[in-house]
Amino acid sequence: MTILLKCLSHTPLRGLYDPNPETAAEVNAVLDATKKEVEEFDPELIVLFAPDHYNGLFYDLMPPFVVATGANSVGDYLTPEGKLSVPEDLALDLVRFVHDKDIDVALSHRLDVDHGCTQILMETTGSLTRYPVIPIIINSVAPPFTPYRRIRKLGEAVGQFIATLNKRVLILGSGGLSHEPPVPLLSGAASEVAEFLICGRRPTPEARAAREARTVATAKIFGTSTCNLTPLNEEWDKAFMDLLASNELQKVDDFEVDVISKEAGRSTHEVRTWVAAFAALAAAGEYKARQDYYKPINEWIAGYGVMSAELV
Ligand SMILES: O=C(O)CCc1cccc(O)c1O
Ligand SMILES: [Fe+2]
Repeated sequence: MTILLKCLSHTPLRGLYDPNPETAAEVNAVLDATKKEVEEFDPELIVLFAPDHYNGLFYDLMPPFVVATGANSVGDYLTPEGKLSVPEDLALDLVRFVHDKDIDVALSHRLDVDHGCTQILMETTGSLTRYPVIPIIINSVAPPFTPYRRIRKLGEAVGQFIATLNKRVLILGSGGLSHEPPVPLLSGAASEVAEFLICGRRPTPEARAAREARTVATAKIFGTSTCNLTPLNEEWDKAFMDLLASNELQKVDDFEVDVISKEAGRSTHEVRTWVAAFAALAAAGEYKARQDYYKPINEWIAGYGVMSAELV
């Protein structure tokens, strides 16, 4: 077994509303290098921890964790539509293994996935289908959330499964770091908004376009005094990346959901995917990590970071 880990922020605004050309070029260079590294590693399997943003999962049935044994990209923002190459039998083996380690996960044989899952696949592999991929969706956007210690345990169990495989495995974590995009909350929502959050699958093209236009409109004012969303938090992001790099993963057990939401923004919880990814790697052995990039980018509504890690 050989493992390569990559954790990347995602932002559907990349290509739709970009920062200054120097920053965009820096990120392009980091992502090009990441893709090259993945190509050289030549994974036989990708295990992808990702969030969903009310495209596949809604409050009519909102699971903490879902393993997809089949997945379909909805094609939101600039991502392509279509099936992912999910190895069904291996994904089922993973579900059985993880259950046996006392971690209950939901299962979907046909899960709709969004940019949270697909942007990182496109950026690191250039395609939705190039390599077999098992998506594991961690609820990071629709509160209430399971505690961070459960995410660490989930990652640990998945890592123990990976360690039983005689394969080169790429572990991906997608999302974060600090950010608060204009995603509605169910609590206190107007009735049409609540209806969408509970059961808004497969919106009309017009509804999707309106949602994407709202995100771009917010990006144009994000970080200014006219925007009432929680600003990016560079200090929080750096401390989080330092925690991951210094092999102190168990410290996430003290993370408090509401405190993080207030300090760094409600969607910062997408870092749960990074916690799971690093916990999976740590379960396979001692690791060394590298921070490839970080910049708070208001135009993208993202504390934008990239980290890599491998076993020592
Ligand atoms: O849910 C949506 O439509 C917008 C999501 C979104 C916006 C900005 C940065 C992100 O990382 C992100 O996920
Ligand atoms: Fe997101």
